[in-house]
Amino acid sequence: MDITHLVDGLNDKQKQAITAPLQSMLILAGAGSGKTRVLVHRIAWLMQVENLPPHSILAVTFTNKAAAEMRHRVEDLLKTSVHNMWIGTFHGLAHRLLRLHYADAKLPEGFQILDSDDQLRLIKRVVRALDLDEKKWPPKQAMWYINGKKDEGLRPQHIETFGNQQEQIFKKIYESYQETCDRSGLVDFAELLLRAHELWLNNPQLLRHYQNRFKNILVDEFQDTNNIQYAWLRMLADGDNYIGIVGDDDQSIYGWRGARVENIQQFLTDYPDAHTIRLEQNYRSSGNILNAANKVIENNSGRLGKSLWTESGDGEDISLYAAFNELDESRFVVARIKEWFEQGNAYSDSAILYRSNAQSRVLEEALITEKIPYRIYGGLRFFERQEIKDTLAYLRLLNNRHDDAAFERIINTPTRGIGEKSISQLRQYAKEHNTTLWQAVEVMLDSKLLVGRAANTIKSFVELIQAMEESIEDEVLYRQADIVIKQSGLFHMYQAEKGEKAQARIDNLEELVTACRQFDNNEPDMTDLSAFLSHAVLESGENQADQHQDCVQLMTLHSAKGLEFPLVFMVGVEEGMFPSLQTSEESGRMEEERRLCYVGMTRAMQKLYISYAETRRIYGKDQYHAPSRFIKEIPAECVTEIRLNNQVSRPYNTGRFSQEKVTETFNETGLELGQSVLHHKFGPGVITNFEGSGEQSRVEINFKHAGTKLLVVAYARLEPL
Ligand SMILES: Nc1ncnc2c1ncn2[C@@H]1O[C@H](COP(=O)(O)OP(=O)(O)OP(=O)(O)O)[C@@H](O)[C@H]1O
Ligand SMILES: [Mg+2]
Repeated sequence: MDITHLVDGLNDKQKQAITAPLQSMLILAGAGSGKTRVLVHRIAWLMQVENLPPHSILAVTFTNKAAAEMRHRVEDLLKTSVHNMWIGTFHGLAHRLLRLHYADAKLPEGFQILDSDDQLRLIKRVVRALDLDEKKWPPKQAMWYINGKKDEGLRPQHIETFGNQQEQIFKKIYESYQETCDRSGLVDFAELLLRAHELWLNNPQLLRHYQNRFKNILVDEFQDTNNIQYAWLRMLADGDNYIGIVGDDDQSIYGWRGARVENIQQFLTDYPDAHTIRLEQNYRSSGNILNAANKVIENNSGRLGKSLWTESGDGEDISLYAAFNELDESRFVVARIKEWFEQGNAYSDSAILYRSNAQSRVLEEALITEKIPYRIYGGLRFFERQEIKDTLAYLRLLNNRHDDAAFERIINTPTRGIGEKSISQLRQYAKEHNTTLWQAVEVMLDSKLLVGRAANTIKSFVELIQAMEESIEDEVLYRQADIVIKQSGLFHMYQAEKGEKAQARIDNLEELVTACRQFDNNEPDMTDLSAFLSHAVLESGENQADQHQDCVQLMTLHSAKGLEFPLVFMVGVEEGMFPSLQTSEESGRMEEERRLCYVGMTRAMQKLYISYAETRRIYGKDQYHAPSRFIKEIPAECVTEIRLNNQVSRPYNTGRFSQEKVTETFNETGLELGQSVLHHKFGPGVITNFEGSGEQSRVEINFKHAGTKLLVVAYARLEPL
């Protein structure tokens, strides 16, 4: 039996972990040290050398994609299929267990999973059925409460409210929601974990069966497990079997969702015989990148402490780009990607990482302009996001009352008590009389085909649209968007939801206003609103590269965990963006943001660009941000600062890096930032930005009377003033 390929080329520590006798262990190591790789090889070793059959191994990963990749890599090493090995996420594995033992778990055979949107809708119904005021008891908050309790393993009867009224009401909602779920055979995500835990708790024989079956349990990204997940593992790995966990305390980035990095220490207490192995050689990143990341993370306290080194040379410096604004930043990033591609590299070897989803919009537009294929990893493209589509639907209906799709989308969003029954009456009428839904509304209201409450609610919807039309009539495009977002109630609705996801939605709505402000209408025969709506439709759907196409990868820093790319851009590295505005020192969130920065930097293999914008337009307003504190934590010798020619003075110049390290590039237009120019149609203005290169060069000009416009230099016929 040839087993050399299982350890070939690996270092001693890695080999030690892979070839260890059957035992529990902890592999604690920094980013890029081969933790995931060791885990894969360990599985192959267990099968080939220890003769464990595939069904006796359980492997837990953080995403479904990571699970698929792990299976694939094990099969590659063993040259055989391991389809009956359990490899999956905690949720995936819990689901599998519950399907197999639905009766013991007290679930009906055909139980269904509720995704978070469905869950929220159900909670809303419950809140209403309990006669509670939705404003006072926002369903979204109730959802966070319920999921939080489930993650802690708590059922309503375990919750002690100590006379706290708020807690009592949330508890009541939890109770009533759970009854509804149980009656209808519905299981939400948090319930999957809790049920799977209770399944074993209440069925010791079944637990014993699985303890005997799974001789070895292996867990990747252990630092981001929460209470119930650890409790579940702890129960399973409490027999004549072993558990190996792999993690990095410096990469714990889901504390805001209940993950507990303390579980690593807890593990050492619970498994005193576990062997700890530290891997210290990094194989992913070049020296400068690694040193910089190490230095940044050193600013955190209470670390378990690791030192990482690499054999590969220093490599290229990290490039730091101080962009004039977010448009300049995207233009810069896209130009670098273009160069990279032209040098014979693949687009898919490059990634752009940002703190929040709303930041993708400007980048997407810059990529589309340059016809570069891209994919948003683990999320929707900007114009496909729910809140954006909601707002666009209002704008579409205002633009054209006969847009039935838009009508259907918003007739009851935010909820205004228009029931499904009334809507289907409208549909029926429209179908029979061959009219649009809006026409159906008008006729049915006029001829009293709708009466009572239904008539009233629909009438107030019509009035809302009419009022909005009046409000936006003489306004510029971005004000129109702003008014619609507010007057429709969408802003308020998302604001009331609370939580990280709701905040992302608000960010996106604000970004939509910015998009309108930057929009340049090149269709003289169309109003700005119609032109913008067409632009939005064209930008959604069409350009998303398919799975196999070579394309640039866009994602949040959170979704980049575990991945690696030769070329990485971290954008928007500014105070208020990253660390984000909501971060405070006290709550420990700042340290979590710093870990996120460490995760981001250590995704880069060959080249890392970090950029920040001195002004950033947020909700149509220019905001001035200082460079992130994380930039200042990077040692100067690892960084080269890149500047534009003709750059006007920089209010927030970091002043960190020596002048010799500044390279100069760009700008062949002969124009300068800050220069005053005259346009034959728009009059006088000041140049605020450049975009693109060669024939495509464009300038952003802030005109005295005509607002901000983006113009192609070749056609703009600008006269210097
Ligand atoms: N001994 C080795 N020789 C060469 N390359 C290696 C070796 N060990 C790991 N690698 C490579 O280094 C890179 C990082 O490995 P891996 O993804 O397993 O690290 P990790 O510790 O899991 O990182 P993260 O903390 O980001 O999840 C991968 O490309 C992997 O193939
Ligand atoms: Mg890994």
